[in-house]
Amino acid sequence: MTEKSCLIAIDQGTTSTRALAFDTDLNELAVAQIPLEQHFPQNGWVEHDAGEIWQATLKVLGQVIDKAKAAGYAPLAIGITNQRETTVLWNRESGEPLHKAIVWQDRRTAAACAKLAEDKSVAKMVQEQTGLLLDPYFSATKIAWLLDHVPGAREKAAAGKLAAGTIECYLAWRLTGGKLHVSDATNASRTMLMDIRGGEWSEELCRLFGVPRQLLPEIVDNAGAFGSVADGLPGAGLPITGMIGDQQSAAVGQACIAPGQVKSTYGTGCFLLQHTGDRMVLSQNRLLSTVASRMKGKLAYAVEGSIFNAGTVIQWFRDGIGLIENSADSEAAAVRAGTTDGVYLVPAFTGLGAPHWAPDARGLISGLTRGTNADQLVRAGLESIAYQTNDLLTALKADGAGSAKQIRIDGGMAANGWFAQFLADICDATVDRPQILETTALGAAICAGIGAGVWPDLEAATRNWTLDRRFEPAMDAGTRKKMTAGWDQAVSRCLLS
Ligand SMILES: Nc1ncnc2c1ncn2[C@@H]1O[C@H](COP(=O)(O)OP(=O)(O)O)[C@@H](O)[C@H]1O
Ligand SMILES: O=P(O)(O)OC[C@H](O)CO
Repeated sequence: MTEKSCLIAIDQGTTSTRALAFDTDLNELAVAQIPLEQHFPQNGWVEHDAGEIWQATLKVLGQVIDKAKAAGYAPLAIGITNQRETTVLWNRESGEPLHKAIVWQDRRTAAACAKLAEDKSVAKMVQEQTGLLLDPYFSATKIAWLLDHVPGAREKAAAGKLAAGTIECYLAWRLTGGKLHVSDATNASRTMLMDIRGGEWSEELCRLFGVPRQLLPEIVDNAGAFGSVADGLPGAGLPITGMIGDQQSAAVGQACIAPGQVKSTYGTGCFLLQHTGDRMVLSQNRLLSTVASRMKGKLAYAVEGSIFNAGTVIQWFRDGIGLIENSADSEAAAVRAGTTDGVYLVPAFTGLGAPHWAPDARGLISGLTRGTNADQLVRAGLESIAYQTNDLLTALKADGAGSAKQIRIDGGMAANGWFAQFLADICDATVDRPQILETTALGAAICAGIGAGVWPDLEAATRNWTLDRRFEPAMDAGTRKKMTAGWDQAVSRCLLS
């Protein structure tokens, strides 16, 4: 029997490290997953152990390759997708991190960002060059924090002994035995150090944030022959031919590759991207401009709304305060509640992202009465994620992108049918859920396949996107208006707190 080929995707997310195998028709063949420990050393700080991420990557990669081979498939190439912005500083000799990775959700550099933003011309220059807003979310101030707080780091960096990068960059480095120091353009566009139009590191931004240029990787495409897995590691010799940030990867997996198309991914956070083609649109309404893809050196762009807390709300109900036993129980709870009876939950656990950008805001529940029950709180939590999505769509509309009448959703929360329907109702938009919900890993497999010559381009690779279920808006305009007005009031209170 001739072996069939498969593509391996490594999906290093905020809460877990996974590897998946797909055949060349993009059917999922195998999966392996290891949860990732979250460290919260101080209020608003979030860290990951990059050494733990590396070890978990090796394990899931080995497991998924074994499973694919057992099913009669030979791995052809690897694609890496990752939680973006999360920053690692490591030793070029040993590959060992000097400190825990600072996670995208971490707010420790809020004061540094606020200080820089005091000079309006600096804030404007940063937005115009990077498409981003001065916020601790992005990597630049995280790298500077590491250099300033790890003893001796600045001296070692000046001596060329250190390297910095986001997670895909760190994994590519380690997988190739230190041969490859590259970051793809989608990840690089989230560092706040890249000139988004030219697609190269900006000397001016490196100076502003105090990040030495020699720490940074080379910026590359999302698909190409980047390097191969070093001897002695699982998959030794396999080429790494895809690298892409997880939200852009989900957009690829959702076949959102043409101007106007919108996808929204509901994992730990929620990230809504509208493709803008080869046009870089600078938002006037506090959304972000970002690189959607870079193929054969050609940049494509998107406008993005980033919500920091989506699935975390459900996790909090489950693990924090025990209102539900499993995430999926939130659906039945919302249905049982019938209504929140005026209760709103604003999940600003780590501040509010787009369009508010309030790193110091913290969560709030309003409208409680003696009769409020647990199911109503759960429903208010699910509703909050739909309201936040609607706020992003409102900002997109104000930016002149037109009103998005169709959204493709994915991520863990997309499995929740009640949530998907409420989302359609509140956003007054058709919500489409694809058959394959593993869109993030799928995007990385597609990039790897393009890099390995399976498909010539994104259009050819994404032709088979298929709908699973469509949710049409069914709420009357009056109810929608009343409910969103209540949400707006709760957010204003949260921003005051
Ligand atoms: N049926 C469900 N209803 C609501 N939330 C869910 C459901 N299933 C999973 N989730 C939430 O989705 C999130 C996991 O999504 P996933 O896409 O795997 O996250 P990430 O990639 O950010 O680690 C978790 O926060 C989980 O609580
Ligand atoms: O790990 P996820 O899927 O929540 O994604 C994290 C984002 O990339 C952060 O920008």
